[in-house]
Amino acid sequence: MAIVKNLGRTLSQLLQSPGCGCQTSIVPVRCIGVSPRQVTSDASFHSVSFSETDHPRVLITGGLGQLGVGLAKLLRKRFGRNNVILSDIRKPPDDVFYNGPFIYSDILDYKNLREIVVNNRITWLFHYSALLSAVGEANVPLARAVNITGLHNILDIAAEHSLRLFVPSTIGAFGPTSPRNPAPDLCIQRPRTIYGVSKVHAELMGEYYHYRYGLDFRCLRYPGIISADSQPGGGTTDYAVQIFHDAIKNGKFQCNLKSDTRLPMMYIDDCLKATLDVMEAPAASLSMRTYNISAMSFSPEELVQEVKKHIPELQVTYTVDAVRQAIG
Ligand SMILES: NC(=O)c1ccc[n+]([C@@H]2O[C@H](COP(=O)([O-])OP(=O)(O)OC[C@H]3O[C@@H](n4cnc5c(N)ncnc54)[C@H](O)[C@@H]3O)[C@@H](O)[C@H]2O)c1
Ligand SMILES: C[C@@H](O)[C@H](N)C(=O)O
Repeated sequence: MAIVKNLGRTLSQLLQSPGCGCQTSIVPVRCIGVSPRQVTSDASFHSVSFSETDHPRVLITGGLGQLGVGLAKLLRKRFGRNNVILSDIRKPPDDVFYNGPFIYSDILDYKNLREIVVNNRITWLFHYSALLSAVGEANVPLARAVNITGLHNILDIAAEHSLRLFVPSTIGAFGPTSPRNPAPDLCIQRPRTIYGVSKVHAELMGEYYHYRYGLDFRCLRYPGIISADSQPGGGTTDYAVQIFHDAIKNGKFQCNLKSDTRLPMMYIDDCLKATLDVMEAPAASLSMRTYNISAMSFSPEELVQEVKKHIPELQVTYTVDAVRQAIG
């Protein structure tokens, strides 16, 4: 069974690591300190020479979160260490800093972003910076700034410099009125969190820039991602990672969702492979710009039963967090 295989892989990694630790003629261009304006896309100061046979030059924003370091590792294997730049606003740990290029980049600083893209001849951008669902509800103005204003900066930079742009969306972009089991790629999306709303906005803006300006925008709706060696950044699905750490360290786990809350999940390696696959897919093979991806769904209670097969003495209590439960 997929769930058992994936959980087994996760657990064995944890046990091995005791630290657990459509072509258009115009693109939007911004002048610094001036309102956005339009110029022709063949303006020579923005031309990028990138052929499909070259290795892309990659920038990952928000790269120090749960997913970015793993993505950099995968991309560096494929395209070479120095062709993949991780960026974030946080200080990188030693193992990240000494394993490939890292650069400070605040996605709210448009000029700095442009400098990085130009100076490093970036051709592909993976936009991972975001405030996740629970953190976003705790600070709506910041979530709005990072997830919406930051995205606008990314879209403009990508369109100006003819980048291939990947922006992850999420199961959080669905809402209580969306159809389930399975949710189709195209359906009603009325989420009730700032995170979900910002991700629907990202999907729509990316698709609009694609049709309006020819931006090569690609997007996958990720489920909750399970990883062994990186910590989640404050979402509803975090419990499905935390349980492994707590089970191994303390033999106890306090779950912040109700025991029967079923949510879609995916193992990180599968998520990152899907991300690379969609970025490498020939443009002609994409019938849409935003797709769902899925692997498995389970509830906390089902996960507890699986973990108990490996750690039978695990003690679990349920203390429901109303904010997370409302999102789930
Ligand atoms: N992890 C999941 O389960 C999951 C599921 C669905 C979608 N996603 C999406 O995948 C992407 C990566 O997720 P993650 O789990 O690694 O997130 P995370 O919360 O772990 O990391 C996000 C990173 O963004 C950075 N950031 C915050 N503000 C910034 C700013 N102003 N400028 C630059 N960076 C900034 C943070 O420092 C952090 O390192 C996000 O867009 C998220 O919405 C993740
Ligand atoms: C589902 C996903 O977007 C993230 N892990 C969250 O719960 O916020």
